Amino acid sequence: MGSIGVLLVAQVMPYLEQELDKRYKLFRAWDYPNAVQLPSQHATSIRAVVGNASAGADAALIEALPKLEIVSSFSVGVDKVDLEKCREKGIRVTYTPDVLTDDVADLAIGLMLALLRRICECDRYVRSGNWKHGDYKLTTKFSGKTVGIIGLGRIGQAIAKRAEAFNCPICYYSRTEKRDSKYKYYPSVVELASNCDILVVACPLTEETHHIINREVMNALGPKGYLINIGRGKHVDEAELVPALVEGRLGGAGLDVFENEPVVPQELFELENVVLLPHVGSGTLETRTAMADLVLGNLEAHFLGKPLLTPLV
Ligand SMILES: O=CC(=O)O
Repeated sequence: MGSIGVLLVAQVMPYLEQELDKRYKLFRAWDYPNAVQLPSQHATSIRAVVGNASAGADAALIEALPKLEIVSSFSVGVDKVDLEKCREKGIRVTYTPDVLTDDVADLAIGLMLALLRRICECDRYVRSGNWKHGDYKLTTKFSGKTVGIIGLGRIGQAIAKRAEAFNCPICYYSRTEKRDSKYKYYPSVVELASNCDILVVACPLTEETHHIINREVMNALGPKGYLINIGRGKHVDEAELVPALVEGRLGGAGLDVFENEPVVPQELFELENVVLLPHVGSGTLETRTAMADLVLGNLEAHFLGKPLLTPLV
């Protein structure tokens, strides 16, 4: 397989990069001024693209690689891959579902606890020596709060299961009601936001879910409501989120993702009612290794003509 060209379009963990380098003729997009204009002898040798949550294969890249057969994403979200174009051209697409579900759901609960119990702020309080001047102020109880989940897929369900262990009533919004779910369904995000304390975004990013958290939803969640985003930054209208938090129209936010990563709105740094993480939902060694093995396994299966392990297209 050493002669098969693979284009890596995003920085990934060293294990994956090294394995790709061992097995294939690896091209790193950052070695070229523009991956869409690779020298033609390279472009025609590339049969696979490996990307992640931040870079994938858009229409221009797909068009620039005439021999492209497969896009294997080191992520569960594939909003950076032009799936339509891939379908049209018969290009296979794989992703990394399931192996990261626990980590992302764990982190969502971690954000809820950190936000309501002000864990990060408490840590800063101790480190700054302020404790010597008095106890930290009282915070907000998490157990028993109503958790509203947007998207009851694998990750949404794993969050629900964990929150249930904290005696949290669960409700959800998704495009269609899940007949086999015991959780309360709301047919709109505004209704869900009006009826929960903590609203969690756990759906894929699509045209329909872009800015699904808008001003109306934030106002419905209200000054005692909390937003958790472990999905994609573009689920939230950040230009509306910042004033909602600053003005206290929204109680707080726990964010693992941002609209323009790694740029985070400066105004958020001043606020105590936010917890800000650098997109680390699946960021454990165990999970990222399992994700890397899926990327490698999918590529191997494809080039050996075997069934893909986790096909999307
Ligand atoms: O954001 C991470 C992923 O989509 O896997």
